[in-house]
Amino acid sequence: MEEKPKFKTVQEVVAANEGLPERYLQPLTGGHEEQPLNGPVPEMDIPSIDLSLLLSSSEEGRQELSDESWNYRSVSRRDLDKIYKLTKQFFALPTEEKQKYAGDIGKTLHEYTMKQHAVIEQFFKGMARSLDLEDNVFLEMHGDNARMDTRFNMYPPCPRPDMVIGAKPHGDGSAFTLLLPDKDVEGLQFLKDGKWYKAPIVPDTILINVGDLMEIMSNGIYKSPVHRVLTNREKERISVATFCVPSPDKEIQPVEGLVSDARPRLYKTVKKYVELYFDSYQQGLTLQENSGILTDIPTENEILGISRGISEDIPRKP
Ligand SMILES: O=C(O)CCC(=O)C(=O)O
Ligand SMILES: [Fe+2]
Repeated sequence: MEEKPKFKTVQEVVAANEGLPERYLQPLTGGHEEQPLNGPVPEMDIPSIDLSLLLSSSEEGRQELSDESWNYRSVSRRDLDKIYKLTKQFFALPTEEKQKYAGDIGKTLHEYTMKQHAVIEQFFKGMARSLDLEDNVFLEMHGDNARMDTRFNMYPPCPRPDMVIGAKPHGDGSAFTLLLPDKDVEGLQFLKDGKWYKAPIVPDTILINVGDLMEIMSNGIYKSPVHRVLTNREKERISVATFCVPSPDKEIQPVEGLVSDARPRLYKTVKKYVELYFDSYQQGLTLQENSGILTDIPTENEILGISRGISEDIPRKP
């Protein structure tokens, strides 16, 4: 069998000290030339949610809160610190050691994931309630075998933050993403109305990002924002992203209560969206080119909307 070419990890590239590989240099496209990668950007106003309030808004949530074991099940500052420390330790290891270390990581990660799970469930319900829908509509569509995939990101210091991007613009292929951005180093930016804004560092918080699948289920009412990550000349940056992914057998589509004559259905039914998503991401294709998830023949704006991760209002069909 033919062996796939093995690329060095970014960390290995840095360690080899062979200079910046040509393929990392980014041509700036997409009309954002007026906001260069390392230029100043305004700060994004991200609403913060007190999860205990969200929980106490439902009968079940109130019961959970009054339950003494809740403290052990909700994500605490200590849990977050543990994850940060683990991530730093992990990336400090040589490649072969990283593989051996996976067992330790597995246990801590499992605990963290289980705690996040409770948060996410309430979040799904809260979002349904906010749209006057029955609490479980999104959860049911998402399915019982939903997965939570965690990715550890590490962006080493980069000599050309003006030319090299940490993560290219994308919307997440999840229903939600729970993100633990670096505690000290900025870099995450969101696209809003065609302009980039930086996400501020807020200590002891998890950033909850709406993904493409929530956008589809809510028929475009909740948007999956496009975001990117910059590199930093002096400092390394880490982040931990947990993606909530539906059961692979589940069909995801706009929920019934959100489709009407006034708001026609905007998205096709998708299944195993994450696979489609990664295929397009790797090939540098837009999701629209790869899967055509909008209904009918999309207008130019709709294509733009979907390829950018759907952050702008999608115009309705006449
Ligand atoms: O590093 C970050 O802050 C964001 C990472 C991200 O967008 C992702 O992993 O999908
Ligand atoms: Fe992302």
